[in-house]
Amino acid sequence: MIVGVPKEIKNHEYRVGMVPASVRELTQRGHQVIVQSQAGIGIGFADKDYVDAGAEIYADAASVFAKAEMIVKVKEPQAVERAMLRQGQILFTYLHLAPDAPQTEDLVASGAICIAYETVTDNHGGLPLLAPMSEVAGRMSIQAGAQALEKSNQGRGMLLGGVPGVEPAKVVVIGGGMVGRNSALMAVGMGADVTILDRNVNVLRSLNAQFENRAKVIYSTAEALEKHIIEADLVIGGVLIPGAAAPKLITRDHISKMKAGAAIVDVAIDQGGCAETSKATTHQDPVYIVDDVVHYCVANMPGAVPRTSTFALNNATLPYIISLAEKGYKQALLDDQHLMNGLNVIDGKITCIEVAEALGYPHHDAATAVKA
Ligand SMILES: NC(=O)C1=CN([C@@H]2O[C@H](COP(=O)(O)OP(=O)(O)OC[C@H]3O[C@@H](n4cnc5c(N)ncnc54)[C@H](O)[C@@H]3O)[C@@H](O)[C@H]2O)C=CC1
Ligand SMILES: CC(=O)C(=O)O
Ligand SMILES: [Mg+2]
Repeated sequence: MIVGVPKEIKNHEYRVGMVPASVRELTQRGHQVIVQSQAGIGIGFADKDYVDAGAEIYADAASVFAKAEMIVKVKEPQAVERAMLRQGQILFTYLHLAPDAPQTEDLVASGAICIAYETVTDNHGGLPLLAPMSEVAGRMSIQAGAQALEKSNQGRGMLLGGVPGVEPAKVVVIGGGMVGRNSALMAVGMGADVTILDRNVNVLRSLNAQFENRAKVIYSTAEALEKHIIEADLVIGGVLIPGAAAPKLITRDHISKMKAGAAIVDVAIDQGGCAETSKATTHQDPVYIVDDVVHYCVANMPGAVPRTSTFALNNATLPYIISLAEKGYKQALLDDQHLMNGLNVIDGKITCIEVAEALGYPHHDAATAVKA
């Protein structure tokens, strides 16, 4: 198969779909890998490193898209990239379609086979291609939140851990999955007063076993959410209903009742955000204020630590990239129901039910659509 790796073009996005070591795994198996010039420069890989791994370097994205049978990326394709997709071409990347009608429309129109990292599943009820970036974003959320609380960013002017004789900040983590657990780990480590809310009792048990008395673990009801959000200095939004738009658990009313200078880091922004007041921001201009509450809503947080993130992402994606290249998409998907769950759009049909429901498209059975 001819596998193409374009350079990412989202704001301050320095990750890359494949590191040279992953390229070598494909070229050793007889596949052709074409990489856009400078695609890996943000994480310290020169074109020569890719050439040494057996790749060919193409000057621009247009030639990579024109030649490749499968495009491997990190972030959802931007409008100019969507325009380069074609019927029958495989796109393997994060998509986050439910809150993104224009992207969905373009992918449907393209006729491409669009497999989303974030809806690929595993045997343990997890999301193995989302998990590594959620670990990164969860850990980063506390760094971002600590900065948002600084006075120069219009925050309350609080240190997360306080100092002897002065109370620490109250950090409220909504959603105790990959993001939430990693976020709580950092917040506890910095000495903050941490509360985690989730509505899955098994998740609550496991969080309690991990954090013991270093974090409060609370069942997430509307009442509990309101109480803890209003009392918080920093709220981390880490909820997810896989494939679906994020539930708006932080309402406009909660925001108006929060303390002036409190902060929200809405990690779930890539699925539309879990605060009614959230709108996506960029690393260049990450925060804005609503009702005196600082909002950080960067949809590609791991892009800021691209070296850590690219390696972590590639460790997870490589087996699937190899499977798609070796078997072709039909066999790879039909052989592996977990990869099939990643299929969101094929030949103009939406096969992810949450996306179809969120955006009012008919839903098609994935296996039937693949066999067609
Ligand atoms: N902004 C960014 O750069 C990044 C964003 N993300 C996003 O972060 C979000 C969370 O991802 P993960 O932690 O991997 O998901 P996860 O599936 O591991 O955890 C989500 C948790 O939310 C809980 N939840 C669902 N509804 C809830 C409710 N009403 N109240 C409280 N908890 C609730 C679930 O029980 C689950 O434990 C996703 O939208 C993901 O795409 C992930 C990585 C980077
Ligand atoms: C998951 C995601 O949105 C990211 O890593 O950018
Ligand atoms: Mg207020």
